[in-house]
Formats: sequence, C-alpha cells, structure tokens
Amino acid sequence: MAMKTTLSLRTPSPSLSLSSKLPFTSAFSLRPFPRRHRNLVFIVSASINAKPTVLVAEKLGEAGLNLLKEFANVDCSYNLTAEELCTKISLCDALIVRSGTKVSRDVFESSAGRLKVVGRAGVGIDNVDLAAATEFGCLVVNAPTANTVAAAEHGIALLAAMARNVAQADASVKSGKWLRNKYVGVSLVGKTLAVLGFGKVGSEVARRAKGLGMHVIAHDPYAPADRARAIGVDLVSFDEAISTADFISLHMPLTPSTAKVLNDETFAKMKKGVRIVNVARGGVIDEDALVRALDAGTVAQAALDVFTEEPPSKDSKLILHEQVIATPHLGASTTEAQEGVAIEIAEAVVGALRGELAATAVNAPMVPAEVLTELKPFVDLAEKLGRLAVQLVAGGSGVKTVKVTYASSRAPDDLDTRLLRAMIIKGLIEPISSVFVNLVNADFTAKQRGLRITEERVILDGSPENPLESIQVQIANVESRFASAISDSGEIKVEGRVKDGIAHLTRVGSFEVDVSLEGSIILCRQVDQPGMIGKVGSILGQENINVSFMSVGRTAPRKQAVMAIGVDEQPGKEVLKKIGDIPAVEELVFLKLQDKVVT
Ligand SMILES: NC(=O)c1ccc[n+]([C@@H]2O[C@H](COP(=O)([O-])OP(=O)(O)OC[C@H]3O[C@@H](n4cnc5c(N)ncnc54)[C@H](O)[C@@H]3O)[C@@H](O)[C@H]2O)c1
Ligand SMILES: O=C(O)[C@H](O)COP(=O)(O)O
Repeated sequence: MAMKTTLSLRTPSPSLSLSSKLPFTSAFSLRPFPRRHRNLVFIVSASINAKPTVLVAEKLGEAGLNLLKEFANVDCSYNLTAEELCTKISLCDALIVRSGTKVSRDVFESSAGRLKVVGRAGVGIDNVDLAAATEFGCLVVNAPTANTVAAAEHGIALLAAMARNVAQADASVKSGKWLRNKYVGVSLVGKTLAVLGFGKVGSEVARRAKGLGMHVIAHDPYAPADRARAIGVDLVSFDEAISTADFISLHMPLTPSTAKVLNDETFAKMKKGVRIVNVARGGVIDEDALVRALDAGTVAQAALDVFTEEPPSKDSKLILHEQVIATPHLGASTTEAQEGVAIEIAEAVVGALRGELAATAVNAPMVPAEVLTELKPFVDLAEKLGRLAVQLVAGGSGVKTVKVTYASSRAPDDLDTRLLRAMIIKGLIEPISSVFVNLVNADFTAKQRGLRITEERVILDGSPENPLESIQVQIANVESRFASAISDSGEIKVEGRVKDGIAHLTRVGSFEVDVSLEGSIILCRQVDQPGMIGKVGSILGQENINVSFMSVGRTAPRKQAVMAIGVDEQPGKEVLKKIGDIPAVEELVFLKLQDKVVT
C-alpha cells in the first residue's frame, strides 16, 4: 500500500502572470563533477558559449592566474572604485576578490545578469552581499582551507608578540632607548586560552597553543565536542570561556549574531587583565568598548589583525593605544597561503563557469556528487514536467499553487528533492519569463513570483535501488489550454517517469500516455476510432516532421482518447490546423520542451 507524507510547504504571494513575453536569456548545463573534488558538490549554471571574462579585482597568486588564463580572458584591475567596479562588471562573467573589495547589491544590479560567479579568494564572505547574489542567481564560492594555517600561525605570532611586548619594545629600541624593565612580559605556559569559534583556524590555534603548554578551552555552539576532545580542548559556554580565560582568541565569522560579541557587558565579565587576540573580523569586537576596557585595565592588552573599518582611521584611539599591537589584515598573507588560495579559488571559479560547482559554494545547497549522478535523469524529467505543466495553463491565468508528488520506495530522508524542486521551478518559470533560474535562486525566484510549491512523497513498497518511480506536477486553480490536462480533482496534472535513462511523459490529466520527452510534444484529444494514428502520422510525414514517439491513452474503447506525439521538428501553424481539422479531433496543443514558449 502506498503511504503519503507531506514534506514541505511554501508561502503564497502575488501571482505569476502568463502574459510575460520577454526573451529567453540562458540555458542550463549539467556536468558530472570532477573526481578531485571529494566533497559535497553541485551546480547547474547558465552556460556560457564564448570565452568567459574573469575580473580579478585584487592581487591573486600567479599559479591561480595561470589556471584562469587557460580558460578565460582575465582582466586584472586592482584598486577600482565602487563606480569603476560597477562599470566593468557588466562585461564580466566572474569576479574574484579578497577582503578589500565590497561586492554590493549595486555590483549585481550593474552586471545586468552577466555575472555568474563571485570567487572570494579567502574565507570570510562578509564583504559580499550574499542575499543580492542569491537573488541574481549568482553563485558565490570561497577558498576556505588554503589560508587556515597562515591565519593560525599569525594568531600565535600575535599572542606571543603581545605577551612579550615585541612590537612596543622593537619600536623603543629603534628610537634609541633600552628599556629592559618597562617591557617585562607575561608567560604563556600554564595560562588559560579561550578560543571563541572552534572551526578551522580556531582548532589550529588551539593545537599550537597546547604545544606551548597552555590550558585551552573553547566556545563554539556548532562544533562537535569529540573534535575538541581529540585535541585536548574542553568546549564550554560563552560565559565560562570569557570569565576564566587569561587570553581570548577570536575565530568566528562576522554574522549578525557575532557582531560586537565583545562589548561593555561582556568585557565586564572577563578576568581583570585578560589579553585579547583578533585575527577573525574587526566587527566581532565593539572597538569603542575595547578602548574603554583597555583604559580601565579590564583588558591588559590586545593584538589585532582586523578592524571594523579597514584601513582604520589614522587617529583611531584603538590603534594608537599603547597596549595594542596591530597588523594590517595579514593573517592570510604568506607566500604559501596566497599561492594555495589562488589555486583553490581559480579551480572553483573555472568549475562554476563550466557548469560545475566547487565544493565551496556559499549560497547554494550542496548535493553530494553521487546523489547528483543518480538523480541526473530525474533532473531532466523534473524540468520538462515543469515546462509542460506551465504551457498547459491558459493565458491570463495566474500560476500560484503547484503541488509536486514524488513516488519512491526510498525513505524520505534518503531522497534529496531540493535539486528536483529547483528544476521544476526552472521549468515553470523560464519558459514564460526573462529570468534564468538555477539551484542558487530557484526557491527565491519562486517565492518572489508568488509561486507556492508543496512537495509530497508517496512511499512505495519495493526496492529502494531506484531513487524515484515517478514525479507528478499539478497546478491548481487555473484554466487549461487543453481541457483534458485537467484531472478529476480539477488541477492541471502531468506525470512522468524515467525509462532506460530517458524522461517520459506518462500521464496527462486522467489519461495515461507514454511519450519520451525529447524534441517537442503534440497532445491531441479525439474520439477513439480506427485510423487516427495513420491520419495524424501522414499529415506530419507530408510536412517532413519526424515522429519520435506516439502513444494513445483512452478512457474506454471508442470513447475519448489522448494521443501524445513526440516530434523532432516544430510543426507550423498550418500543420497543427490540419490535424485540428480532422473531424474526430476535439482539441490539440503543441508543447515545447526547450527554448522560449509561444503561448
Ligand atoms: N585575518 C585573516 O587574514 C584571516 C584569515 C583566515 C580567516 N580569517 C577569519 O577567521 C574566521 C574563522 O575562519 P575559519 O576558516 O576558521 O572559519 P570556520 O568556518 O572554519 O570556523 C568558524 C567557526 O566559528 C563558529 N561560530 C559561528 N558562530 C559562532 C558564535 N556565535 N560563537 C562561537 N563560534 C561561532 C562556527 O561554528 C565555526 O566552527 C573567519 O572570520 C575568517 O574570515 C581571517
Ligand atoms: O577571510 C579571510 O580569508 C582572511 O581574512 C583573508 O583575507 P584577505 O584575502 O583579504 O587577506
């Protein structure tokens, strides 16, 4: 017995009008992901036929540039103003930046849809407007691993330099002084270091601090305790971390919830004389509050590589404070890290431009490579069902409510439908609008257009080897150009399956059909009687239109039947009229599976 489970529900908003006749702008390409990327991967992106152009807006290692040049025209333009960047971007398919370039909404708007990928040559993506990127269907990738060790080493360098007053003493010696008593430092061994943010950099800092004989604790709401335990670190609450530490090292991303996490209130909870290192982001500290805490002696010293405003103003009280040492965002700046980052980001950007997705996508759900391979034929089916369904809607109807039903023997957790849903949305929206839809912006675009997609699972008995038995797409509360596409329950209904790796349409309304989804489709309702296949076939033959597939589904012998005909060429209006003029034919519709739709 089949069992039904409703999986998700989306909220309605204004209707999608079928009257839009704007031109098509792009196509999808789907490629297997290269083996070297072991991690979670995926994208379907707009395909780019000409050699793409990559704008490199900040200095990038030579090896990365060479990789890019093999595939694209590379424009290295550094120190662009915001206006210059917006002007240039409309000629670029990809943009590569470090932390010094703001990739704002204006940049995506100015690109007029050409910008497909933003590559952040580093970890932090707080300088990229991710919401805008997603809205514009632009993939954002970063290079999350190549500078980890460099950042951790810089954190340790700052920790030791701060504890022993290296920077102040150096400046003093260079000014001709010899102040051995003034620069007595503090020892690290035996002291407690609280690492806030136990991710890649945080855990490397912790490992190194353990080697220096420090007692290391960490706070990270998302880090697994066993990973911490494995390097001898206890995960503790935020309050415990900050109140017991002699040294605090910050390693979390800058997000709305980490912004100014060190502030007057939290400084007040710290041990008097605590020392702070920040190689994460300036914005995680309230810098004015830090100056107050330094003046009050609550914080004895701070070593900072990052600042709320970079570069900070020359008269910044924080920078000029005697107990502060500062570096100009150098955490990732080693020769080795920059070569690694350049290669990592160049590979990710080239992969994305080719229609692949690096494992480092920041604003797209990631689908494991093996799942992608398995779902590939269903991805094609999903998009085509979306295309057919929307073309069956009568002009002027607003498409608002779409129900997708997946029939599968797999348990719900074992079938990732995000990709299929994205492709159905693409199929529903692209034929009738100018937008291009991909995995990055599918849900956003649907919501923006008032498309409410509900997904439902029918769990079948049988072997879970095949990921899916069928996909059904229903559009409710609309009229149809082909009345037979309306099911008994009143929705436009199309259903399909994959047979021998090829997508097939297997149901239209209440009629069972079987036609492979290649080329285009003619659906024709007629009175079931002998000779109909021959009559339609000979009209198409006379016009040199090749029939790829033909099937007839009927309610009962000599009653109504729906003929589904797959055609390789597009029949002209006169050909369709000739078929429509056959006396037994009651209605007829031509549906395109590719390109722009003429409704
Ligand atoms: N100074 C530099 O040049 C430099 C170089 C590399 C990285 N960074 C910065 O260092 C930071 C860490 O980089 P990473 O590669 O380790 O990133 P990561 O994603 O591996 O680690 C970040 C960790 O912070 C944790 N986190 C998130 N919110 C938190 C919160 N409220 N409290 C505590 N922990 C929280 C996450 O769970 C994660 O484990 C980022 O801000 C990055 O931009 C700076
Ligand atoms: O987030 C990062 O990767 C670091 O802050 C490095 O930034 P950078 O590329 O500007 O040096």
